[in-house]
Amino acid sequence: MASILECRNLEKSYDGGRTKALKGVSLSLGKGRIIGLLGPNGSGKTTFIKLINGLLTPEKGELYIGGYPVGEETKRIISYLPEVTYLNKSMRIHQIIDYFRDFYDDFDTTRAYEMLKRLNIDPQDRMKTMSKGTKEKVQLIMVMSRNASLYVLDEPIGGVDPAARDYILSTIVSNYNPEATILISTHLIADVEQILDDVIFLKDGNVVMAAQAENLRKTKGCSIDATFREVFRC
Ligand SMILES: Nc1ncnc2c1ncn2[C@@H]1O[C@H](COP(=O)(O)OP(=O)(O)OP(=O)(O)O)[C@@H](O)[C@H]1O
Repeated sequence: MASILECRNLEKSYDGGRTKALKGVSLSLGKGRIIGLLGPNGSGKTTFIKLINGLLTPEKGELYIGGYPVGEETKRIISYLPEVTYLNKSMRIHQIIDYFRDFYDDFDTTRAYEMLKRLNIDPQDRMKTMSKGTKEKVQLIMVMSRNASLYVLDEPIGGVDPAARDYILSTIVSNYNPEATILISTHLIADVEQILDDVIFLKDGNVVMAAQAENLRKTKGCSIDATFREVFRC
Protein backbone atom coordinates (compact mmCIF):
# COMPACT_ATOMS: atom_id res chain seq x y z
CA MET A 1 0.00 0.00 0.00
CA ALA A 2 1.33 3.47 -0.91
CA SER A 3 2.04 5.57 2.15
CA ILE A 4 1.64 9.26 2.93
CA LEU A 5 3.83 9.19 6.05
CA GLU A 6 6.87 7.11 6.91
CA CYS A 7 8.86 7.40 10.09
CA ARG A 8 11.69 5.35 11.53
CA ASN A 9 13.03 5.27 15.07
CA LEU A 10 11.62 8.67 16.02
CA GLU A 11 12.74 9.83 19.43
CA LYS A 12 11.66 12.94 21.29
CA SER A 13 12.22 13.93 24.89
CA TYR A 14 11.50 16.93 27.08
CA ASP A 15 13.23 18.48 30.08
CA GLY A 16 16.71 17.96 28.70
CA GLY A 17 16.10 14.26 28.13
CA ARG A 18 14.48 13.47 31.49
CA THR A 19 11.04 12.77 29.96
CA LYS A 20 11.20 10.46 26.96
CA ALA A 21 7.93 11.08 25.12
CA LEU A 22 8.72 8.97 22.01
CA LYS A 23 11.20 6.13 22.29
CA GLY A 24 11.84 5.02 18.72
CA VAL A 25 8.54 5.16 16.84
CA SER A 26 8.46 3.54 13.39
CA LEU A 27 5.25 3.75 11.37
CA SER A 28 3.86 3.81 7.87
CA LEU A 29 0.51 5.54 7.27
CA GLY A 30 -1.30 4.39 4.14
CA LYS A 31 -2.86 6.75 1.61
CA GLY A 32 -6.65 6.94 1.75
CA ARG A 33 -6.88 5.49 5.25
CA ILE A 34 -8.61 6.79 8.36
CA ILE A 35 -6.27 5.97 11.22
CA GLY A 36 -6.90 6.15 14.96
CA LEU A 37 -3.90 7.21 17.04
CA LEU A 38 -4.86 5.77 20.40
CA GLY A 39 -3.18 5.62 23.77
CA PRO A 40 -3.60 6.61 27.40
CA ASN A 41 -2.72 10.07 28.76
CA GLY A 42 0.95 10.84 28.31
CA SER A 43 1.60 8.04 25.81
CA GLY A 44 3.05 10.47 23.22
CA LYS A 45 0.14 11.12 20.82
CA THR A 46 0.36 14.92 20.83
CA THR A 47 4.15 14.80 20.70
CA PHE A 48 3.97 12.65 17.56
CA ILE A 49 1.41 15.00 16.04
CA LYS A 50 3.58 18.04 16.81
CA LEU A 51 6.54 16.36 15.09
CA ILE A 52 4.40 15.75 12.01
CA ASN A 53 3.46 19.42 11.95
CA GLY A 54 6.97 20.69 12.53
CA LEU A 55 6.12 22.24 15.90
CA LEU A 56 8.76 20.04 17.52
CA THR A 57 11.93 18.48 16.12
CA PRO A 58 12.93 14.89 16.86
CA GLU A 59 16.28 14.16 18.49
CA LYS A 60 16.66 11.00 16.47
CA GLY A 61 15.00 9.21 13.60
CA GLU A 62 13.52 10.03 10.22
CA LEU A 63 10.13 11.42 9.26
CA TYR A 64 8.86 11.85 5.70
CA ILE A 65 5.43 13.07 4.63
CA GLY A 66 4.49 12.74 0.97
CA GLY A 67 8.14 11.90 0.39
CA TYR A 68 9.42 15.17 1.93
CA PRO A 69 11.13 15.82 5.25
CA VAL A 70 9.02 18.07 7.52
CA GLY A 71 9.12 21.64 6.17
CA GLU A 72 7.31 24.02 3.81
CA GLU A 73 6.32 21.24 1.37
CA THR A 74 4.76 19.10 4.08
CA LYS A 75 2.92 22.04 5.69
CA ARG A 76 1.22 22.64 2.37
CA ILE A 77 -0.22 19.13 2.22
CA ILE A 78 -1.20 18.74 5.87
CA SER A 79 -4.39 20.13 7.41
CA TYR A 80 -3.97 20.19 11.17
CA LEU A 81 -6.51 20.51 13.96
CA PRO A 82 -4.60 21.23 17.19
CA GLU A 83 -5.88 20.37 20.68
CA VAL A 84 -6.35 24.01 21.56
CA THR A 85 -8.49 26.73 20.00
CA TYR A 86 -6.37 28.97 17.81
CA LEU A 87 -9.01 30.96 15.92
CA ASN A 88 -9.39 34.65 16.65
CA LYS A 89 -12.27 34.94 19.13
CA SER A 90 -13.52 38.31 17.92
CA MET A 91 -13.98 37.12 14.33
CA ARG A 92 -17.25 36.05 12.78
CA ILE A 93 -17.29 32.65 11.10
CA HIS A 94 -17.59 34.07 7.58
CA GLN A 95 -14.45 36.17 8.30
CA ILE A 96 -12.63 33.04 9.39
CA ILE A 97 -13.66 31.39 6.15
CA ASP A 98 -12.25 34.37 4.19
CA TYR A 99 -9.05 34.12 6.20
CA PHE A 100 -8.66 30.42 5.44
CA ARG A 101 -9.47 30.97 1.76
CA ASP A 102 -6.78 33.67 1.51
CA PHE A 103 -4.26 31.60 3.41
CA TYR A 104 -4.73 28.17 1.84
CA ASP A 105 -4.88 27.63 -1.94
CA ASP A 106 -6.63 24.31 -1.34
CA PHE A 107 -9.48 25.75 0.79
CA ASP A 108 -12.97 24.91 -0.52
CA THR A 109 -15.28 27.76 0.53
CA THR A 110 -18.43 26.07 -0.78
CA ARG A 111 -17.69 22.96 1.24
CA ALA A 112 -17.16 25.04 4.41
CA TYR A 113 -20.55 26.79 4.04
CA GLU A 114 -22.29 23.50 3.27
CA MET A 115 -20.89 21.87 6.39
CA LEU A 116 -21.87 24.88 8.53
CA LYS A 117 -25.40 24.63 7.16
CA ARG A 118 -25.63 20.91 7.87
CA LEU A 119 -24.59 21.56 11.47
CA ASN A 120 -26.96 24.53 11.81
CA ILE A 121 -24.21 27.05 12.50
CA ASP A 122 -24.81 30.66 11.46
CA PRO A 123 -21.81 32.11 9.54
CA GLN A 124 -22.60 35.50 11.15
CA ASP A 125 -21.84 34.18 14.65
CA ARG A 126 -18.71 35.31 16.45
CA MET A 127 -16.36 32.74 17.93
CA LYS A 128 -16.48 34.30 21.40
CA THR A 129 -20.25 33.94 21.69
CA MET A 130 -20.26 30.26 20.74
CA SER A 131 -20.24 27.26 23.08
CA LYS A 132 -17.10 25.15 23.37
CA GLY A 133 -18.63 22.38 21.29
CA THR A 134 -19.72 24.73 18.51
CA LYS A 135 -16.24 26.30 18.41
CA GLU A 136 -14.82 22.80 17.99
CA LYS A 137 -17.23 22.10 15.16
CA VAL A 138 -16.19 25.33 13.40
CA GLN A 139 -12.49 24.53 13.74
CA LEU A 140 -13.04 21.05 12.41
CA ILE A 141 -15.03 22.41 9.47
CA MET A 142 -12.17 24.79 8.59
CA VAL A 143 -9.63 21.98 8.74
CA MET A 144 -11.76 19.52 6.74
CA SER A 145 -12.59 22.14 4.09
CA ARG A 146 -9.03 22.07 2.82
CA ASN A 147 -8.11 19.61 0.06
CA ALA A 148 -5.14 18.22 1.92
CA SER A 149 -3.29 14.93 1.51
CA LEU A 150 -3.05 14.35 5.25
CA TYR A 151 -5.49 15.58 7.90
CA VAL A 152 -4.16 15.44 11.45
CA LEU A 153 -6.89 15.82 14.04
CA ASP A 154 -5.87 16.04 17.70
CA GLU A 155 -8.94 15.27 19.84
CA PRO A 156 -11.49 16.56 17.29
CA ILE A 157 -14.75 15.75 19.08
CA GLY A 158 -13.89 15.94 22.79
CA GLY A 159 -16.21 18.87 23.52
CA VAL A 160 -18.99 17.89 21.14
CA ASP A 161 -22.19 16.36 22.50
CA PRO A 162 -22.74 12.66 21.71
CA ALA A 163 -25.66 13.36 19.39
CA ALA A 164 -23.51 15.61 17.22
CA ARG A 165 -20.47 13.28 17.21
CA ASP A 166 -21.86 10.73 14.77
CA TYR A 167 -23.06 13.51 12.55
CA ILE A 168 -19.65 15.19 12.57
CA LEU A 169 -17.84 11.92 11.93
CA SER A 170 -20.06 11.10 8.98
CA THR A 171 -19.57 14.66 7.74
CA ILE A 172 -15.81 14.16 7.93
CA VAL A 173 -15.98 10.91 6.02
CA SER A 174 -18.36 12.16 3.36
CA ASN A 175 -16.54 15.43 2.73
CA TYR A 176 -12.98 14.39 2.34
CA ASN A 177 -11.07 13.18 -0.69
CA PRO A 178 -10.86 9.37 -0.46
CA GLU A 179 -7.21 9.54 -1.61
CA ALA A 180 -6.35 11.52 1.50
CA THR A 181 -5.38 10.14 4.89
CA ILE A 182 -6.88 11.17 8.22
CA LEU A 183 -4.98 10.62 11.46
CA ILE A 184 -7.27 11.05 14.47
CA SER A 185 -5.99 11.15 18.04
CA THR A 186 -8.81 10.55 20.49
CA HIS A 187 -9.90 9.00 23.76
CA LEU A 188 -13.45 8.59 22.42
CA ILE A 189 -12.69 5.27 20.79
CA ALA A 190 -16.21 3.85 20.86
CA ASP A 191 -17.44 6.93 19.02
CA VAL A 192 -14.83 6.95 16.27
CA GLU A 193 -14.18 3.25 15.77
CA GLN A 194 -16.94 2.94 13.19
CA ILE A 195 -14.97 5.13 10.78
CA LEU A 196 -11.45 3.82 11.44
CA ASP A 197 -9.60 1.69 8.86
CA ASP A 198 -6.45 1.29 10.95
CA VAL A 199 -5.46 1.73 14.57
CA ILE A 200 -2.17 2.54 16.25
CA PHE A 201 -1.80 1.97 19.98
CA LEU A 202 0.88 4.06 21.69
CA LYS A 203 2.07 3.24 25.17
CA ASP A 204 4.85 5.06 27.03
CA GLY A 205 6.26 6.44 23.80
CA ASN A 206 6.28 3.10 21.95
CA VAL A 207 3.98 1.65 19.30
CA VAL A 208 2.55 -1.46 20.95
CA MET A 209 0.12 -2.29 18.15
CA ALA A 210 -0.54 -1.17 14.57
CA ALA A 211 -3.27 -3.06 12.75
CA GLN A 212 -6.24 -2.85 10.45
CA ALA A 213 -9.31 -2.17 12.59
CA GLU A 214 -11.37 -4.97 11.06
CA ASN A 215 -8.57 -7.54 11.46
CA LEU A 216 -8.06 -6.53 15.07
CA ARG A 217 -11.77 -6.88 15.83
CA LYS A 218 -11.79 -10.35 14.22
CA THR A 219 -8.63 -11.53 15.98
CA LYS A 220 -9.67 -10.26 19.39
CA GLY A 221 -13.35 -11.03 18.96
CA CYS A 222 -14.31 -7.65 20.40
CA SER A 223 -14.42 -3.94 19.60
CA ILE A 224 -11.35 -1.71 19.37
CA ASP A 225 -12.68 0.06 22.45
CA ALA A 226 -12.73 -3.22 24.42
CA THR A 227 -9.23 -4.15 23.18
CA PHE A 228 -7.94 -0.74 24.24
CA ARG A 229 -9.40 -1.17 27.73
CA GLU A 230 -7.79 -4.62 27.97
CA VAL A 231 -4.33 -3.50 26.74
CA PHE A 232 -4.27 -0.38 28.92
CA ARG A 233 -6.04 -1.68 32.02
CA CYS A 234 -4.83 0.38 35.03
N1 LIG B 1 6.07 20.62 27.03
C1 LIG B 1 6.38 19.53 27.74
N2 LIG B 1 7.34 19.57 28.69
C2 LIG B 1 7.67 18.47 29.40
N3 LIG B 1 7.09 17.27 29.24
C3 LIG B 1 6.12 17.17 28.31
C4 LIG B 1 5.72 18.30 27.51
N4 LIG B 1 4.73 17.89 26.67
C5 LIG B 1 4.52 16.58 26.92
N5 LIG B 1 5.36 16.15 27.91
C6 LIG B 1 5.43 14.78 28.43
O1 LIG B 1 5.65 13.90 27.32
C7 LIG B 1 4.91 12.71 27.49
C8 LIG B 1 3.97 12.53 26.31
O2 LIG B 1 3.02 13.60 26.32
P1 LIG B 1 1.95 13.82 25.15
O3 LIG B 1 1.28 15.13 25.43
O4 LIG B 1 2.61 13.62 23.86
O5 LIG B 1 0.95 12.60 25.43
P2 LIG B 1 -0.54 12.35 24.92
O6 LIG B 1 -0.60 10.90 24.58
O7 LIG B 1 -0.90 13.32 23.87
O8 LIG B 1 -1.38 12.62 26.23
P3 LIG B 1 -2.93 13.07 26.44
O9 LIG B 1 -3.77 11.90 25.99
O10 LIG B 1 -3.04 13.29 27.91
O11 LIG B 1 -3.15 14.32 25.61
C9 LIG B 1 4.19 12.82 28.84
O12 LIG B 1 5.00 12.20 29.81
C10 LIG B 1 4.15 14.33 29.07
O13 LIG B 1 4.14 14.62 30.45
